[in-house]
Amino acid sequence: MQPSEFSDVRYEVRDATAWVTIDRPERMNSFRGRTVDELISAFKHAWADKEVGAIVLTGAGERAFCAGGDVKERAETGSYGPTEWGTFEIERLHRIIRDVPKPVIASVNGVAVGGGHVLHVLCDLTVAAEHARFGQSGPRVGSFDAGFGSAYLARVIGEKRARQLWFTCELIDAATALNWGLVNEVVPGPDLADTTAAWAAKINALSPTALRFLKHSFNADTDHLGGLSHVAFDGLEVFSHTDEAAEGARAFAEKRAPDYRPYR
Ligand SMILES: CC(C)(COP(=O)(O)OP(=O)(O)OC[C@H]1O[C@@H](n2cnc3c(N)ncnc32)[C@H](O)[C@@H]1OP(=O)(O)O)[C@@H](O)C(=O)NCCC(=O)NCCSC(=O)c1cc(O)c2ccccc2c1O
Repeated sequence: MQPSEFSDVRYEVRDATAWVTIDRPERMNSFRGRTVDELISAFKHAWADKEVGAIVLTGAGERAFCAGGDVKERAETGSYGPTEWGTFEIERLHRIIRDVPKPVIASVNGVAVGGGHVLHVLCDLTVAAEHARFGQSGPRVGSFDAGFGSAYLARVIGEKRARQLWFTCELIDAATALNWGLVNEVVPGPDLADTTAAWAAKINALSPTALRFLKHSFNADTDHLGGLSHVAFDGLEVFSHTDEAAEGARAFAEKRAPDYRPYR
């Protein structure tokens, strides 16, 4: 798929940096199947382009980086909608963010929650706006990421804090995220794009071969979590067809608290 065909994602190359922007602000930049397909294609373009050194992942507008899966679509249709190959390729997106041999910077311009939080965790670096908020929401809306989304998160911020995010579904602010080592820098919202570009410029001045080896070396220690991720998404596929999962998505769409009592 060519970037000119994208509807949910913008792809631009400026100053040797590929900017990949999730462009669904009316849905808090949540992703549906098509969004995931386009993100994968954008990362492939950035991977193949010899002019590109660093890659930035961000969201359109100032409210959201990414609110995870499109829960309204899931409540309405029972899935995340049509895709190029008929399969929801979120695991492939996780892999390509890790595997692309160029540093990926999450530029978190608002809330990063659910599967959107997992995307920034998987990026090599995160620069955040002061108003950004971070957290997991799956257990509230009938979902979970028991692969990289839990185990790798625990590597980044520690077991207690990772369990806190998943077991309370409460969001933390940017200052706390910095304190926890979940992000690399926090800046005022209006400075976010320029600060992110400055991080990318530093990367673009360095040896791409050295960076490629280093990224893959960092990854090697946690790559076995890819196996855990397969099992976790197999389980999620089964779980997503249950009444318990449907209750979570329905409750979100109906703006009420979910009633999980029948499933204890
Ligand atoms: C994101 C929020 C914390 C923002 O709260 P805030 O109070 O600032 O704003 P609103 O709640 O009023 O939201 C504004 C507007 O946006 C709509 N919206 C928000 N999030 C979503 C969403 N994810 N999908 C669709 N629409 C969304 C919201 O309804 C409002 O619309 P109005 O029409 O009413 O104006 C807060 O909104 C929030 O907590 N959102 C839900 C976050 C969430 O639960 N995300 C999904 C988690 S599950 C997931 O991400 C997931 C990931 C995967 O990788 C999977 C893989 C395989 C299967 C399943 C997966 C999966 O489920």
